Amino acid sequence: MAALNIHPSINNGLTKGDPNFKGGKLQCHCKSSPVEVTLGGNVLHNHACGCSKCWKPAGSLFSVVAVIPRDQLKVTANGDKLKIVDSSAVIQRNACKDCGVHLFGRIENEHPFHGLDFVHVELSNEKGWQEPQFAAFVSSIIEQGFNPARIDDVRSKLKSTGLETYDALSPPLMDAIATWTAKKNGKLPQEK
Ligand SMILES: N[C@@H](CCC(=O)N[C@@H](CS)C(=O)NCC(=O)O)C(=O)O
Ligand SMILES: [Zn+2]
Ligand SMILES: [Zn+2]
Repeated sequence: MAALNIHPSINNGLTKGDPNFKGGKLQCHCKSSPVEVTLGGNVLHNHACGCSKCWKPAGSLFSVVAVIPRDQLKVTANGDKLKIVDSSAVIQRNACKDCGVHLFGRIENEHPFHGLDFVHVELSNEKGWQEPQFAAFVSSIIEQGFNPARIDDVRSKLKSTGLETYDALSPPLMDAIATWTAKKNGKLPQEK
């Protein structure tokens, strides 16, 4: 049976991040004039995502995606090559129109994650980025044609790498979204 390609930064075990890491540059896959994004700090909530919308390297079942405050992200070269993949999505994913790599995703509407940009640290040559913390939207890979009979192999491989598996985001992030929604709807006090 073919080995599972979860993601290059997960397949052979995780590389722990550096708590003092100060950020670095991401580049798309173009050989000439790559789009460059500079991040002014380390990322947060790095995770594997199996959903159909997050950018995955060729052949991988999962994306690895993290967030960073939007004021810490600057497009520093060849930003004219960026285009929004799907302007109707909550996350406006900005991709290189030549190589297809997603450089950053931004939320412009009212949303619990407004102010955070979504990025893929594998696009950086620097070392020290936070390692993946969990695996989200695992069942979504079936929607993209993955054999459901092998999904337990995927979950086992993720768990043996140290990544808990979920079919939405992790419980703390889902709780944060629910808390934001309750405050917005007046079901919880605004200030708490
Ligand atoms: N099963 C769906 C899940 C899509 C989904 O909900 N993705 C999550 C995780 S990235 C999300 O927050 N999407 C918002 C967006 O893509 O704008 C799929 O695979 O397309
Ligand atoms: Zn490119
Ligand atoms: Zn996703």
